Amino acid sequence: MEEFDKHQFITIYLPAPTMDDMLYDKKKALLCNRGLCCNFEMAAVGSEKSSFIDDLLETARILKLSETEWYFLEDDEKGSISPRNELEALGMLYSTLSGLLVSVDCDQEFTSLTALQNIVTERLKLFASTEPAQGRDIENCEEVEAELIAWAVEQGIQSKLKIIEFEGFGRGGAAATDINIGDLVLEIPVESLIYECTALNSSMGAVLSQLEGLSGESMALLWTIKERQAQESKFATYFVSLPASFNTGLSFTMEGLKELEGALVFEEILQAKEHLRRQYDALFPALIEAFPETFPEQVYTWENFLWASELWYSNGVKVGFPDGTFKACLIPVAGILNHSVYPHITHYSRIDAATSTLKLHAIRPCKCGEQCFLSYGALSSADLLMFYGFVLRDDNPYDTIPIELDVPEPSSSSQKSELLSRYSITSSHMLRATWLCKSASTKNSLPSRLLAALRIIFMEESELEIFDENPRYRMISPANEKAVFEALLAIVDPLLGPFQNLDGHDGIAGDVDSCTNEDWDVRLAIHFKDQQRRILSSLQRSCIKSLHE
Ligand SMILES: C[S@@+](CC[C@H](N)C(=O)[O-])C[C@H]1O[C@@H](n2cnc3c(N)ncnc32)[C@H](O)[C@@H]1O
Repeated sequence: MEEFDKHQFITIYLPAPTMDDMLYDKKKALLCNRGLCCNFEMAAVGSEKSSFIDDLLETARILKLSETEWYFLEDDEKGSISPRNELEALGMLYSTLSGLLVSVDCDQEFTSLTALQNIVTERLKLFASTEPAQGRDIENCEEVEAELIAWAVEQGIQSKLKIIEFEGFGRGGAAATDINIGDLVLEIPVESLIYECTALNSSMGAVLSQLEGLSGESMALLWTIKERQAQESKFATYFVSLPASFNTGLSFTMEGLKELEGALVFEEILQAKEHLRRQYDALFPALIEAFPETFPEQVYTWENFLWASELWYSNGVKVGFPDGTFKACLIPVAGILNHSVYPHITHYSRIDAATSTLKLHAIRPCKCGEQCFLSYGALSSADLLMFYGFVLRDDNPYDTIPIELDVPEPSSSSQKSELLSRYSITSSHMLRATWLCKSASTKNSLPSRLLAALRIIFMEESELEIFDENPRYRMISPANEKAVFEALLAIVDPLLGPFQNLDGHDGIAGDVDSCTNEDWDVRLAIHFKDQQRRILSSLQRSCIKSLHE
């Protein structure tokens, strides 16, 4: 170890935005406006570690922003931006500090960096859902699941998970031992993944490869339908472990759909069902007639096609391969992991070229016996309902409502055009529940980028000449403000319509308790509607309040 100089500084570099980042300019501007940089110097002795971590975290949050998070971020918001962002930012700090810890050669630096890392670890431990019923173990592993685990061991799959039934989640993965940050939770050899190469290397491969215009994903789907029936398949145990039916949006009955009538997701489900049917009709019976041995008629039924499509919808994951491509894969054992906004595993990442395995590491600790969650992505409730057939019990922080504004065409002479371009006003905007806004400076918790756009759109000629301030946090005139909130209300009211009870009250829509198991889609639709109504009602209240101020 080097001799220690008590005036020594430790430099910590966070990875600055790079040009290939779609948000490069926005992140640079935010860092600059907030007086933040990516290089930090900390006195090795005597510095206050917790506030130093706060400074690092503020930068890391900006570096990890997504487009949607950027849109909603207000100038005075300094804390956690979203669970996704916070976890990514803390993960960035943890891995940066881990990298430094292996390279320092001075005891004092090592001690200081370890103290910093311990604070990050504590914050990651605190990062958890407030959902009370999460991870309740109600039943031990059944025979089918025990066989899946034994099969996985034979395939060389390494796992720190056991399969358990969790109330409200179906089966899930529970930590078989205490899992710490950075631990390898699952390691799966590439040969145990199911993807286009699995299909191409099978006995169907020769036929599949000569079918023009068939995507790799479709090849894998067609292979799945047949392989599921093959008792001698290497994946037979995996297929036996899968549910006999999936309850995604594709399986919604007329009763379930009726509950969603008028909502955007209703159209999306109808379109997805029609698209899938068209896909099936384009392939069958043509393939059965052309290649009866490869595509037996009794196997390639619409029901089996639908089952396989729902399997890929709800279990398929994009994985990066060493050749730089991303391919949709089914991942035995990992497919048992349920989704959470507060996940333990966030990235499937890439196949490790050195080991030819897919490695899933924990980004936060998971105690032995607790449910280990995966993030399926920052998905809205509509996407969760459609592709996975569930909605979150708690509010979903990723529920946003896209809206389009009528922005005047640019004309070189107009002052309004000049203002629209100065403030980068576009027609695409978003709304979300007002309770997600933590800013004190926005008008009734509505997104200031949206308010700025509407304020400029509704500006009168006379106002254009006198107004010269950023309209995000400043009203232009009482008349303009009235026009803005009337326009917003005219957007929100029709969206709320399909979710409102006949009596117009805010309570639960419909009677969930009277639903049976067969009514899973009706129950799901009622929960979905209830959540959407709460979000839209919060926006409606905010507009009305603003109009009366
Ligand atoms: C990849 S599988 C996970 C394993 C699944 N629970 C099982 O029993 O096979 C995805 C499915 O799990 C269920 N699921 C995942 N996350 C959930 C959650 N947070 N709440 C309720 N159900 C969930 C949904 O049925 C979803 O379609």
